[in-house]
Amino acid sequence: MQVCSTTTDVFTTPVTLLDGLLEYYPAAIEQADLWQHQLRETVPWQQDTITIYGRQQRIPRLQSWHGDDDALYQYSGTYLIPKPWTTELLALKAMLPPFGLSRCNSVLCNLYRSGQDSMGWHSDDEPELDTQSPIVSISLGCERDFAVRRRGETRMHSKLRLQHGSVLVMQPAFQQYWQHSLPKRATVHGERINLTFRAVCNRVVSA
Ligand SMILES: O=C(O)CCC(=O)C(=O)O
Ligand SMILES: [Fe+2]
Repeated sequence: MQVCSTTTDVFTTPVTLLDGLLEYYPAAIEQADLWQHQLRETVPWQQDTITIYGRQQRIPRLQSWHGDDDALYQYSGTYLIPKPWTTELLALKAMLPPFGLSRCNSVLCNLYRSGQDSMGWHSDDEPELDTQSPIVSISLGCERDFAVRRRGETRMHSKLRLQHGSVLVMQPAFQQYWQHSLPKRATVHGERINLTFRAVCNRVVSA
């Protein structure tokens, strides 16, 4: 596992991007190495299957969905039933109100095993997401590019290097106008963990 340097600055001034739709705090999480190690050990990582154009495919990363019992979420054709909060995920969730997320009831954990793991273009605009709350994304481990493009366009607009211990706040309107992805990177050999904390409306969605 790559060891990255940690910082003691909890809040640095955020970098504001795309007219405030993204806020980036490069060094927001103290003891990032420790969090990365603990999450690697305690989250029940698994390689899930999604349905794309009617075909089942294994996703190119490991993931785990955690949250309150009623935080059901449909993600790329799969109903994710939340697993219970772990001690570490609850502790990280408690850090989120200063970033504007006070009603968080779920988190999607992703483990990119190397630069060969990735996430394709998408917006997190599922109807069950609370449109008043941002999504707060914590990155731990190897730096990866977060690519952004306008909805309806195929060309990448810009990219942001997400650092170890950083927090990226995605305002709701970001999902409305932009898509994002985590492209493969041949030069990255180490692991990265990403946690996206979300507010899901508490209702059961029928299949
Ligand atoms: O890994 C990342 O930084 C992005 C993850 C993401 O977009 C998602 O979980 O919806
Ligand atoms: Fe996303």
